[in-house]
Amino acid sequence: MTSELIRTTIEGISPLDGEAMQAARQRQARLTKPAGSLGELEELSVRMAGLAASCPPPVLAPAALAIFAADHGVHAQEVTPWPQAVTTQMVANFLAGGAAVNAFARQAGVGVTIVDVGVLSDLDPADGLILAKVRNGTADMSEEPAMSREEAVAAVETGIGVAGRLIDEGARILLTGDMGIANTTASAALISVFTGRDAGMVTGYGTGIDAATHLRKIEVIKRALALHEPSAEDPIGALSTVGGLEHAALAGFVLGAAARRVPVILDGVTAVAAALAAQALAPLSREAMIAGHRSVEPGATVALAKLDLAPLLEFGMRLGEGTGAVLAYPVVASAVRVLHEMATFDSAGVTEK
Ligand SMILES: Cc1cc2ncn([C@H]3O[C@H](COP(=O)(O)O)[C@@H](O)[C@H]3O)c2cc1C
Ligand SMILES: O=C(O)c1cccnc1
Repeated sequence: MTSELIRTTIEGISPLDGEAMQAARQRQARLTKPAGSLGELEELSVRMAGLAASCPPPVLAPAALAIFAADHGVHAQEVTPWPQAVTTQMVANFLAGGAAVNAFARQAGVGVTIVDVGVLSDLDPADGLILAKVRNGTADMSEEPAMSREEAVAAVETGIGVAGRLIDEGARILLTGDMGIANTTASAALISVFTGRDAGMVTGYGTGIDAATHLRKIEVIKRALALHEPSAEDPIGALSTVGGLEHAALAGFVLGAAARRVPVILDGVTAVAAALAAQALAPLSREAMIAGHRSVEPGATVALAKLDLAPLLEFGMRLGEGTGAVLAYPVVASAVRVLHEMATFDSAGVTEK
C-alpha cells in the first residue's frame, strides 16, 4: 500500500511515556510558583516529557525549520492571483535570507533549510537547499490526479528523510514551512477529505483573492473531489489525487519527527492539512504535534479541531513559510526550560502556602 520506509516509520511511533509525564506533573507541582500558574505551558511540558520519555525532556535547541517548496497544476484554474514563478523566486529569497520567515528565524535562533520537493523550475545546488524534486509541479487536480501514488509515496519518504537528517544533525525540535503558489487550494481539498466538511466551509482567501475567485476556488475543489472521490481511509490516495508534493513531504516530516520522539511545530493551513494526512496514517503521530498558530484560513481551524490541538498564537496571520511555527518556538522551548531551570520550593527555601 505504501512503502517499507513509511511502514517502518509508522510502526516506530509509540505512545507518550506515562511515567515521564507523571514525573513532569510532580515536578511542576514543586516549582516556585502557584500550582497551575503557567497555564497551558504546564500541560505542554508534561506532553514533551511524555514524548521524550524522560523528565526533564531535552532542552528544545537547536531548532530546525524545513520549508518544503512545490508547484501546483491547479494554478491553471485561476485560484490565485500570483504567477507560479513566485514559488521559485521565493525559494531564492529564502536562500538569500530576505523573506519574513528568515527575519523571524534569525530573531528566534531557528535554522532554515529549504527542500525542493517539486517546484516547476530546476534549481541549482545552494547552501541550505536540499534538492529532492519528485516531479516538476503537480498536475491539475480538477482534471486528473495531482500525482501518481508512487510520487506521493516518494514525497512522503522525502519528508521522513529530511526529518531524520535534521535530527541526526542535532535538531531537538522541528518546525514546518511551505512555499507553493496555489497550495491553499490543495490544503482546503485535503482538509475537506480528512474532516468530511464541505469545501465551502474550509476554503479561504489564500494570499488575498476577490469573492469571484473564491467561489471559483470552491467549485474547482468540489470538481476535484467529485472526480477522484478521495477517502480519509486512503491517505496516500488523498495526497496523490488532491494534495501537493509539499503536503505529502510535510506529512512524512511529521511522521519522521514522531518516530524519533521529537516534537514538531505546525505552521498554518498547509501544515495542518498535511498533519491530517499524517494523523490518518498514524494516529499516534498527533502526540508529537504542536500547533504554532491559528491561520485565518477557515480550513485551519477545522483541521486543528480534528487534530484536537489548541494553537499557541493567534495573530491573524496568513502567510505560511513557517512564520507561525517560528514565532511559537520560543514559547514551546520556554515551557520545557521551566522543567530544567526553575527552583523548587525546597531548593530555593521559598515558603509554601
Ligand atoms: C510573495 C509571496 C510570499 C509567500 N510566502 C508564503 N506564501 C504563501 O502563499 C501561497 C499560497 O497562497 P495561494 O493559494 O493563494 O496561492 C503559498 O506559497 C504560501 O506559502 C506566499 C505567497 C506570496 C505571493
Ligand atoms: O495559513 C497559511 O499557512 C497560509 C495562508 C494563506 C496563504 N498561504 C499560507
